[in-house]
Amino acid sequence: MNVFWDLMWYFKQEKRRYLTGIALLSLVSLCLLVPPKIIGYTVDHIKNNSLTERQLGSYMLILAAVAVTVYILRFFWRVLIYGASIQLALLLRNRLYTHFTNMSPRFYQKRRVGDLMAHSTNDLQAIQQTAGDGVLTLVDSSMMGGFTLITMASTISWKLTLISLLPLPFMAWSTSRYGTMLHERFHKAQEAFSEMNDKVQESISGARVIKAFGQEEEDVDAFKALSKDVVQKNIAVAKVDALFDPTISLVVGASFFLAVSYGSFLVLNGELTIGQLVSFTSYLGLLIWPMLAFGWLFNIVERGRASYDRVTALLKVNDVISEKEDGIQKTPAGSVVVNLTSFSFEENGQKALQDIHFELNEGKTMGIVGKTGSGKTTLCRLLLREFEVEDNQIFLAGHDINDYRLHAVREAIGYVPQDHFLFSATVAENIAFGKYRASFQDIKQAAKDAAVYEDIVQFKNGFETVVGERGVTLSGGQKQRISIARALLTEPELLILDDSLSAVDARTEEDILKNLKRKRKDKTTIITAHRLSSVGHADLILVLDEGRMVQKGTHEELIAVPGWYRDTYERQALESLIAKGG
Ligand SMILES: Nc1ncnc2c1ncn2[C@@H]1O[C@H](COP(=O)(O)OP(=O)(O)OP(=O)(O)O)[C@@H](O)[C@H]1O
Repeated sequence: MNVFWDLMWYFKQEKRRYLTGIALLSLVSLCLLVPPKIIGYTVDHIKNNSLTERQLGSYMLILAAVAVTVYILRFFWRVLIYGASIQLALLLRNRLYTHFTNMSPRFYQKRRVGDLMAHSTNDLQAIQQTAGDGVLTLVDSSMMGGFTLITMASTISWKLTLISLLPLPFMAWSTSRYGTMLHERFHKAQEAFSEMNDKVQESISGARVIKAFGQEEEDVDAFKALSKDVVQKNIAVAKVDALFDPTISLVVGASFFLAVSYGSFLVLNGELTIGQLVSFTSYLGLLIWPMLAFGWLFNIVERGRASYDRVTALLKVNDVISEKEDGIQKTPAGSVVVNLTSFSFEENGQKALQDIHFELNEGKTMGIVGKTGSGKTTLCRLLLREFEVEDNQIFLAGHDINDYRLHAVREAIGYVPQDHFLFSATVAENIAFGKYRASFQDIKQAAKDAAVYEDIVQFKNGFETVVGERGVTLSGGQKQRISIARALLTEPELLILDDSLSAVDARTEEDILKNLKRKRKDKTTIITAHRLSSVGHADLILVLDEGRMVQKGTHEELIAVPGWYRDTYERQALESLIAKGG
């Protein structure tokens, strides 16, 4: 029950809604006590032949008035209590979303997207249920159950009440038990279902690989096994579900049996009138729901507890890049100085970068090359401040990168990552992602500069073509160039192309590089690449090897000395000659 204490901050915040809702709910409980009494009186009057038309009329009027009042009150308490619970889910959802967007990339590296999605959907739903149905079942099982019991015991017969109630605790116990079993089995069925879903998604996305390796049969067998598992787990759920109704009927039947048998005995003894017995059985009917609610309450609270703990634990994670409150707000210009002694990822503690020193003046272009895994991307991500570095290691426009507000650093940089991502939106919207108010003219120009304009106008809907997950399929090179156009449009002080020319042919690469040179002659550009042709024109080239800077200079300087750069240049020149048939 202590989840209610944990949610107290919200109940306090919404105390007017909850208190009014609970008051209305209690009024409903009180109103519902009236009809059984009226029915009892009517029966006694009929039995004694003393029922007048006027009396019957006023009884009917009272019943009608109770029905209308309960109808209205039920509407309002639902709006108040369920409304507040929906608001709570909204509030937590927004908090989670804001929290997610504030988290550093490391946070996402450590967690699966599916889990985060589950927290934002299923867990919030369980919390919403606690703040809605949980409050309802708590109030109803205590208020309605309490009022009815008191009325039965005090106005009819406490002995009959005690005897008739004997089987009811069993109902509360069994619904709670079945509920827990149902919850566990349902959870397993859900897990099996998501596993099957994952399998379908993976098989469809990887259909080409499956076919290429002739693994269709194995894939179908694996799917059949998962599918069978889902069926078995759902049957297990259905079995517990099927126990609910018969158990309730049995317990309620036993209770009524006791009430009618012992009640008739009391009537025969003259201790009770027939009308009172009729009222009593009606009250007994009213007790079924509070007892059920009592059983459900445990399940709702149990689920709410687990979900609330998971969500609060997630909200407590403080995986953010630290920012100085009074940090520099101004977007830095494009000069970069790096004096990095070493950088390690927290996850494995290994040194990913060591002794990297360079100065890049505003308006210059730098190339970073090196074997795969040599640290090129890591260096780019440090410039974006995706990870923490110590003070005095990286300087932007003459100031330590740690002295800037994060938004200033990010605004200065246009980053085209290796694993580019297009949203399920139009080409134009994707290009304008970093500059919503860009004119169509500018969007077109950025597409031209990224050498993707001709491709876009070939699409049936041109710039209005929807791309991304639900859109048309673009080639790797087209996606890359749309991502470049997106970065170019923001006219960043520092443009970082991280292996962004890998999927374009030599001609297109040349076009893009020419456009960059013209467009960005006063702005700084960093290009990482495997193909040396992408960086040959740069003012400065760094060669990385296992996180260390092993060579530094211009293209001419580097080919003049033996080393990785000259070897790679000669090899790539030969490959290109062979490719051209030379
Ligand atoms: N987030 C991370 N946590 C731990 N280790 C990482 C992380 N990102 C990269 N690494 C490791 O750091 C090293 C450098 O990786 P990086 O991606 O910077 O290389 P790269 O030169 O860009 O490679 P490629 O040319 O293949 O893109 C690799 O050994 C990689 O496994």
